[in-house]
Amino acid sequence: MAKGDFPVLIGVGQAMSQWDGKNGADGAPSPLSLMADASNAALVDTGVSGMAAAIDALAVVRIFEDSVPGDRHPHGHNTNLPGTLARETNTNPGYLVYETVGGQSPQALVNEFARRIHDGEFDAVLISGSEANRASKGARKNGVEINWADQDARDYEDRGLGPMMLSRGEIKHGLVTPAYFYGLFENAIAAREGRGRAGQRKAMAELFQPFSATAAKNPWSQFPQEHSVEFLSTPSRENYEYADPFLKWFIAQDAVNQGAAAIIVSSSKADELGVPEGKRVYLHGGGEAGDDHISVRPVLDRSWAMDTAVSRALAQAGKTTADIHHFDLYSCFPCAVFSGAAALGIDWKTDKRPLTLTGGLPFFGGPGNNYSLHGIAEMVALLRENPGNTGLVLANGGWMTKEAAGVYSAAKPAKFTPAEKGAKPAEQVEIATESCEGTLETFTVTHGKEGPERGIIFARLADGRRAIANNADAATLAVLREDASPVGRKVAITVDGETGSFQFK
Ligand SMILES: CC(=O)SCCNC(=O)CCNC(=O)[C@H](O)C(C)(C)COP(=O)(O)OP(=O)(O)OC[C@H]1O[C@@H](n2cnc3c(N)ncnc32)[C@H](O)[C@@H]1OP(=O)(O)O
Repeated sequence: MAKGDFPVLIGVGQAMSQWDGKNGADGAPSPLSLMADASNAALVDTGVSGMAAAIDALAVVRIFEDSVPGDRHPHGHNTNLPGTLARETNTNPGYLVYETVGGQSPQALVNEFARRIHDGEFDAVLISGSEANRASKGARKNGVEINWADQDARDYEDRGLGPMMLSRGEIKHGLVTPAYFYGLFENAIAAREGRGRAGQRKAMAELFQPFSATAAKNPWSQFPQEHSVEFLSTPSRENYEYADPFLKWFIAQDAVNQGAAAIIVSSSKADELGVPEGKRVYLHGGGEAGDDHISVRPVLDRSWAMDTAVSRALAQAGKTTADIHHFDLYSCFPCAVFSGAAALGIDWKTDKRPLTLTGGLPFFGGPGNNYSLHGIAEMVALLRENPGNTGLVLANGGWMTKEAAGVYSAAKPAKFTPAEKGAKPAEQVEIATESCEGTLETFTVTHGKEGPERGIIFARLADGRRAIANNADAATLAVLREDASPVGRKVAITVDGETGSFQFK
């Protein structure tokens, strides 16, 4: 182990299964089997026989089931995913870790282990993750029994759930599902752009149509079907309203069985193992930032954390957006891509460079915290074929709460500088807790199978504070359902315990 070595990605792998329980239990994947398939593919992809024996650290991206308190599926629990993955890959790492919550994890782990390899702590690291939610949903729907219970005696570092990404006030107002948080961002963007609901749906559909076209050609996609702007922007049985302004196919799809893996080694280990130059991809820059709870963020129509993580990664790589040939921007909802593009200074309508390599979370699939490991796997493959090119991966966790960006190229950088500790925002908005009047800042309307259910609003007071409310009578809810954006209208908020009701003035 040599201190000061360059970290280099030398192997990537992906796995996907369409198993949904309709034809019985045979061939059912599990989170572990998908991780193992992807990891073994990554070990083979290095082209080095005996690669498994060289792995001295192993990191697993936290699966969704272990990312929320309670809510366990009935298929038995794997109590040691890192240890069982070591067993299934015939690796013998001295250090194993189960990462904390968030979709930033794949890029954050690359940034972290690149630093630790550079520091001389490890020589060869396997990073992997997966989700088998399609199998879980399918097994339950079809009454098929599958068993994921497993264990291993190896010690591992469990990084736990990390700090809560929602505040008590947000939870009390029903802000409990990613689509509701992102609906607030999306409607803030729509209002800034002067768009009503139909206009925003058209813009979101125009952004995502090429994503679906990319997914249709990607063999690892869970939903490989190209959709038209018309289909994507129009409510239908197949594209139902979920949380305003989102229809089903504007949302990260969680019914997936997907796994991915990447192997990073020190450059001296790569030399010792005889890894060909054509396999090597380098991390040129990494940037990270963490934002506050959404209700105290001053700005809702773009992401401070994305702006910061992206500019740090670019600066560290000595690049500007104009130097980047390939992007994989996190795409759980259109507003994440609009915000990522804004952070990069890209005009998504006119820029010719695709913003996804995979097809994105609604069409390629949204495998929980692990999506961006697929983006990294695609990026490594593309950069190997285009050794003079540079690519950027933007990984997003929570509600644009945790961001990690990486700049990659097959060209060896002049030097490697580890990513700095994640930045934190300086400014917060104060929350008003008394009955008050304000101006509607953003909103969403949640939907169930029977139709619209509840409006959730943020309003700004004349003194700059923000009020949250979520109870409205039918007439008020009907105003939120009009095509014209209600943002900017005066509202009265009446506090009742820990929630508030609202009425337009
Ligand atoms: C940083 C980040 O990554 S944030 C993103 C994190 N990820 C998420 O939040 C995941 C969000 N995604 C999801 O929850 C899911 O993928 C969904 C809800 C979009 C789709 O889930 P699926 O399992 O594919 O559900 P599907 O569309 O098959 O719906 C199941 C049934 O419920 C019905 N249904 C569910 N919701 C609705 C609704 N709002 N309106 C009408 N029908 C509905 C469907 O019509 C369907 O009925 P059927 O079985 O009779 O045909």
